[in-house]
Amino acid sequence: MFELHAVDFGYKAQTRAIRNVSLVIRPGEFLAVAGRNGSGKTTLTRLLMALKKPVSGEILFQGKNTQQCTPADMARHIGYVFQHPDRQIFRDTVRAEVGYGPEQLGYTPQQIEAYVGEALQVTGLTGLAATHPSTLSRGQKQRLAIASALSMQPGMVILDEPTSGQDARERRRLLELLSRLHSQGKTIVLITHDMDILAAYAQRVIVMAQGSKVFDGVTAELFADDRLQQWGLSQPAALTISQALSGFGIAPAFTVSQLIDQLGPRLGRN
Ligand SMILES: Nc1ncnc2c1ncn2[C@@H]1O[C@H](COP(=O)(O)OP(=O)(O)OP(=O)(O)O)[C@@H](O)[C@H]1O
Repeated sequence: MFELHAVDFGYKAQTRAIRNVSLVIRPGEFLAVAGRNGSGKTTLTRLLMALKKPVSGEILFQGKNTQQCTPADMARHIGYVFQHPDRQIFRDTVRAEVGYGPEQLGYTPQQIEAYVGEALQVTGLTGLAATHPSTLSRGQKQRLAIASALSMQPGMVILDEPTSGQDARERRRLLELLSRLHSQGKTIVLITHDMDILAAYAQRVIVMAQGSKVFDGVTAELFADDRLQQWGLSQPAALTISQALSGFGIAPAFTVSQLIDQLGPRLGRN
């Protein structure tokens, strides 16, 4: 889907926010992007959306160099959910907000109605369609931003820290939604600091440090890497607990459900 070749980018002439990054994003992947604050994660996704253009190197989207693409071209294929959903919400009702994207793309009124209805339904917002977005909770606003992205029928969704500031219930709901979208074939790129989310959902992880890609691999390899702390990351809680219980015959578990699967039978549960 995407190929990045030796991409460099700087907001200012002398400094580099992205340094020599090469990577491939394949259709249908669930890819997480992690790293310290300021390591270049958001900038990388802005480059994917053609909101910024490489200073050197190239980005190919479905074989086409994004130097020739506008953000509007990319929005036909990729839904982008910003870190602060408030900043991308500006219409008077939830339904109108979700309809904005497909209207801009020139879909027919029947198509718009169908796409908006489906996006509201998938995100659990149908009952709030006539509500003013300003009255929604943070989690609902985040789902509204996702619905607005989905109504444009993208093959890929990029989300920047979508679970930050949400309560446990909203967080779980959002992650179940992402999981469902992934199982329906959408490519998901998720920026997250949360190692439990990363362990449970991502198939592959990219770690950024000072603008460079310093790791690209599966989660099990990431958590076994000695440089984890150096990159500002930690193990998921389930792994720490399972390692502490290794003397009791518990194998390393990356997610809470893997840990429960091992502990359950020992505690007399199935
Ligand atoms: N609009 C901007 N103008 C100038 N410099 C910027 C701008 N946005 C980001 N930067 C700088 O680019 C570098 C990478 O920032 P970026 O926001 O991509 O990092 P990040 O990993 O997404 O951080 P966070 O986790 O805090 O969102 C940082 O040094 C940051 O200060």
